[in-house]
Amino acid sequence: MSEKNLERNAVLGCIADDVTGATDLANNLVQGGMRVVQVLGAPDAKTLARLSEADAIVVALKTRSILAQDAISQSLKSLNALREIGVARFYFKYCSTFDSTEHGNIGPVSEALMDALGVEQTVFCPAFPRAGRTVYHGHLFVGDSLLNESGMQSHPINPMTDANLIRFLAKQTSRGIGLVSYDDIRPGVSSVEERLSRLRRDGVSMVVTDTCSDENLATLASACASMPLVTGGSGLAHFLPDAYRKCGLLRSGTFAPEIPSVKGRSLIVAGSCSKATTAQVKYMQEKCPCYAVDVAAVMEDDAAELEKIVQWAGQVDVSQPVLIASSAAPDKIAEMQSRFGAMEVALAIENFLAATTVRLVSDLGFNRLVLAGGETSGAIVRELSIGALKIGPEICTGVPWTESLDGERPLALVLKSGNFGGVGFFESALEMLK
Ligand SMILES: Nc1ncnc2c1ncn2[C@@H]1O[C@H](COP(=O)(O)OP(=O)(O)O)[C@@H](O)[C@H]1O
Ligand SMILES: O=C(O)[C@@H](O)C(=O)COP(=O)(O)O
Repeated sequence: MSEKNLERNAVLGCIADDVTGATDLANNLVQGGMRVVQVLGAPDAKTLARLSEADAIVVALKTRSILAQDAISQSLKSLNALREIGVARFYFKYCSTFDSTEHGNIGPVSEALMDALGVEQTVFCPAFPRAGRTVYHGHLFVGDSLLNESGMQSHPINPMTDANLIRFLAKQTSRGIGLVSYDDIRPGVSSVEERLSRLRRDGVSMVVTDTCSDENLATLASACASMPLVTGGSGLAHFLPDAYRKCGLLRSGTFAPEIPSVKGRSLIVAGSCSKATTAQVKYMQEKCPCYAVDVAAVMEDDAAELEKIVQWAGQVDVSQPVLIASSAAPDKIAEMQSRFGAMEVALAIENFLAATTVRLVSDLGFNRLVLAGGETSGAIVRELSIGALKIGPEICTGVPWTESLDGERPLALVLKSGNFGGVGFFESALEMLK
């Protein structure tokens, strides 16, 4: 490929099924040395053409928990726009905890992308060892727990009750599923390539990959560098740039991501009920004014609850961050879900937190936003009408600062996966802006 082409086209087009997953992916690509722009919502080719200086474009959708057919249609729209501007390699990003149900959407979306691209085979690699996610004998671990014993079995929307990825993926697709085992990956790149081609000859098109370390991910990235489509968490993305560089697809060079220069008021909004976020909320309650959202009040009269929060936040000293959280323990979640319906509560809270954030930004001038939870963050950035994000430095594994690229007033944003970060995450994130 000529240097001219290297200058012009993004090498990699990514489609992420949620917005926190997208920033996690973008962060890993940046660390691998790519210049990355994140776009929010299914874009058209005209919008993407303006981003031609990026090495990778990450499209952040909110398709993890919607109907499979809708997820497919938004993913294909994004794929087509990326292809139209000349992108030839693609990454479908889902959660490192494989968040999905028996109906999808990981299997159906992967299948649709494979069909559209005419590819025979792709890999499924949720592993992200730096964040404690590993795959061994086809089973997904979070730290030293199997996925279904990690807390993810109590997720409000997609409780993960089976750690066996081959068995679970088989429920979402009729394609042949196989495994690149630890014994295949340990010897190195040619062993993986041989295993993949043997599986291909046997008609296996979806291949789960055992990956227990960064070394395994680097091996897999090299073995997949020529694949038009890979799928996974963000771990693999850290190593793909180097693999692309080695085969002449990507220019060399590095750049340092910049911290957002936004000065102003800080707002933390948590809609995740994960173990990590619940602990982060508890820690931060001791450090700054906190409003615990009354879920029953939201279900009964959301406008009144919103006004209550705006009044309350208006009285807080402007030098202090403000925390608004709906996070609750599994028994409280179950109680609300049985009273109002699981999806009804989830969507009502997402919409409520989004509307509340928009009011606080527009009326009270909050412009440094730390958002916790994938669905939650997705609903909020959509309501804020943010079109694209510049990726800044990493706060903790998988979570960077970002800055909005459009709108009159730039916003500094953290879109944190519910599961990520240590107990003092919110405090450390805001410290970085000082
Ligand atoms: N108290 C609550 N009861 C029931 N559901 C809740 C509660 N608080 C938040 N939710 C919902 O739980 C879901 C959490 O998902 P998400 O924001 O993606 O977090 P995570 O990143 O942990 O998956 C959202 O749909 C949110 O609206
Ligand atoms: O891969 C991951 O774990 C994250 O990037 C991710 O997808 C986050 O999703 P949420 O936990 O729903 O925020």
